[in-house]
Amino acid sequence: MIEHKNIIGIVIAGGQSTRMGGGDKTLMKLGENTILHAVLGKLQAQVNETAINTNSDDAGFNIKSVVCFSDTLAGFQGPLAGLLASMLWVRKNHPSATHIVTVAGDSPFFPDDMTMKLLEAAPDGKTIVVAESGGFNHPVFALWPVSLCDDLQKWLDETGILKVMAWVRSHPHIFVDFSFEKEFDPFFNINTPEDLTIADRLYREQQP
Ligand SMILES: Nc1nc2c(ncn2[C@@H]2O[C@H](COP(=O)(O)OP(=O)(O)OP(=O)(O)O)[C@@H](O)[C@H]2O)c(=O)[nH]1
Repeated sequence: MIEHKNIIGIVIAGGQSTRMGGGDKTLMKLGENTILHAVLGKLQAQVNETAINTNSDDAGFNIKSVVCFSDTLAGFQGPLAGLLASMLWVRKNHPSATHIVTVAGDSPFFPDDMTMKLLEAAPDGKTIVVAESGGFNHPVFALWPVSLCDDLQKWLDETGILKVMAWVRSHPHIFVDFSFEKEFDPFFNINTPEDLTIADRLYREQQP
């Protein structure tokens, strides 16, 4: 059985934000703070330990008591490279942790009970548990056994295939459906300035 205390939460935020026009979209303003603060706040409510995977040294990532680490592979190879960096970082810095839960740095509305539901659905400690909603899977939102770290490194070294689901499908995995309780998909991610306008309105509507 997976113990909740052995799960480390990681915000995957190492992308290039090209559709946003470059920079770090997770540091853009959402409500009174940044998208990153909203994402991190949600994740911190779900796990005991969190860290941020970013390839930037922008001061906006300096959040008290939260460590940042970058990809081990150069050249912005995508979220699977972020997952590898996360597994390596967790294995080194939290040797007793068995699992990682990842969330995307551009998705501030993921479900409050996400980690708990992924954990409850896990049939054992070796299966990857991926969130889905509305018929789409969201492989950046998943529960990962840290024991797959060497396998992922080998996969990337040998195949160079960067598609997260391609690697997931070569291992035992299940999906957990998060049906829409609100009128919008909780895994809505902010890619463009138009998305940010929509997200800011939704975020403000949610505030008490
Ligand atoms: N660590 C890491 N994360 C990445 C990388 N590329 C994308 N991501 C993250 O993966 C998630 C989904 O990324 P996308 O929105 O598809 O990519 P993006 O680079 O952020 O944005 P675009 O350049 O507009 O596609 C986001 O949380 C990104 O920060 C990468 O090379 N390394």
